[in-house]
Amino acid sequence: MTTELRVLDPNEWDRWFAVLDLAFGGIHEPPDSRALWRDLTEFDRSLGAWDGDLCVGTSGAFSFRLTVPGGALVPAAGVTMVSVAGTHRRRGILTSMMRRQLDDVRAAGEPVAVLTASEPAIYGRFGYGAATWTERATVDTNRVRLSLPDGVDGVTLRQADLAESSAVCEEVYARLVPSRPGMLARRPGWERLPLLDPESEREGASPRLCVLAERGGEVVGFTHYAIRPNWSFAGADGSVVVEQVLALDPAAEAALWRFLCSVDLTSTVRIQSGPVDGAWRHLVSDVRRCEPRAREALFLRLVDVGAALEARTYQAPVDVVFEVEDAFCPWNEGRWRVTGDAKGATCVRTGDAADLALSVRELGAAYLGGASLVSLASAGRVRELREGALVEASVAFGSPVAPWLPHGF
Ligand SMILES: CC(=O)SCCNC(=O)CCNC(=O)[C@H](O)C(C)(C)COP(=O)(O)OP(=O)(O)OC[C@H]1O[C@@H](n2cnc3c(N)ncnc32)[C@H](O)[C@@H]1OP(=O)(O)O
Repeated sequence: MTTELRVLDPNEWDRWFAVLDLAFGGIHEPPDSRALWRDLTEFDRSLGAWDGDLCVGTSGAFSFRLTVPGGALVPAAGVTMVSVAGTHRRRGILTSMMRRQLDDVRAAGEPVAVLTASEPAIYGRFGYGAATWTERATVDTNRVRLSLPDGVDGVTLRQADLAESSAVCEEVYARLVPSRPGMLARRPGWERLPLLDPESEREGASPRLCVLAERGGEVVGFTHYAIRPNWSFAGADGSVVVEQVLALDPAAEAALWRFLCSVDLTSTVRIQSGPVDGAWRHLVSDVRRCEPRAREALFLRLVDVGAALEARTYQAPVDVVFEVEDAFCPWNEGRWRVTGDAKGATCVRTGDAADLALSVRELGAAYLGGASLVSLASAGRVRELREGALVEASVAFGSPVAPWLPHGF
């Protein structure tokens, strides 16, 4: 095959993006969404696969900073816009793009790469592990009651225009970034992302709405949501579709949930995406009736095992030697000693005997604290070579806050 990989020329973006559009079903992105993705495209980090004059493959990367346990922001390549033309699939084009991209990420000095996958089966072979989880739930507000913490009545709610409130919502988002592993510091331009609200994705719901939570004139939280009206012979039976609830303190969070659960003419609150440790679980009287269900969300790959493991802190003192297998990025292979605690860590190559053996994919799954090493070991994905090392490392790698990313990219 004569496919050539080359860095994207801005003049070729339309043809390049058309391949991506088609690979995702050929429902063209609306103009504002297209314009945003074009503006956000980092051309020097985007690759096209070309068969003569024909673009047959696309991939890109955003220069992100990712929160890791302990609160540090680590440079991370946000892998995106991956597609291969249907006429050229299963000939190794994706593999060649991943090869080139991971070499480039390494050269750029980014210790990790992250992505949200269209299908979870694609990226494990390239060393990505499922590192964060996202939760959905449906609250039957006719049956489920909320028990609210003190201070809720001190929070004022205000309906706000989505675009006009963008800056204050971004401020809330930015203040929350260090507090939750998996969140990404948004660079200029990304504030337009929450404003994208294509009609094709609304499924009968209203345009996206915004309510701000304020205390003493300061915005302390917000929700982005929509109303999906429904009328039957028996009356109103609408839903509140919750895109996001982000708040700086428990009273603000509870005030927003109280609002969402009491919108007139609705009887259901559909939570579209939240962390698996979301506050709402403890506010509701009957969590089982809300049928929470989780799935993997952000996949993470350690591109530089040493730098990545040094960048985070550890829940408990740890001194453990990993034997890492990494066929796709062999520079990571071998034994690494991680020594650290809640203040900091070192991670160096060692000739000492290994305590735990695993592949880089499992290390990626455990890196933000989203999957425990004990749990991965129970599936045979981590092998304990020194008794006691598994629990020691598993506790240390945990995170008191479940990793989560409130948006895709
Ligand atoms: C971060 C993001 O942007 S995620 C978006 C990914 N893109 C899409 O889902 C759009 C629709 N799909 C596509 O464009 C393509 O099918 C791709 C990009 C998923 C795969 O591209 P291809 O060039 O066909 O992949 P390639 O030939 O390199 O396959 C490599 C291996 O992955 C496997 N593979 C590829 N796609 C899939 C898949 N969807 N599910 C399971 N395995 C897959 C192949 O079978 C092959 O396995 P092997 O090494 O054991 O033979």
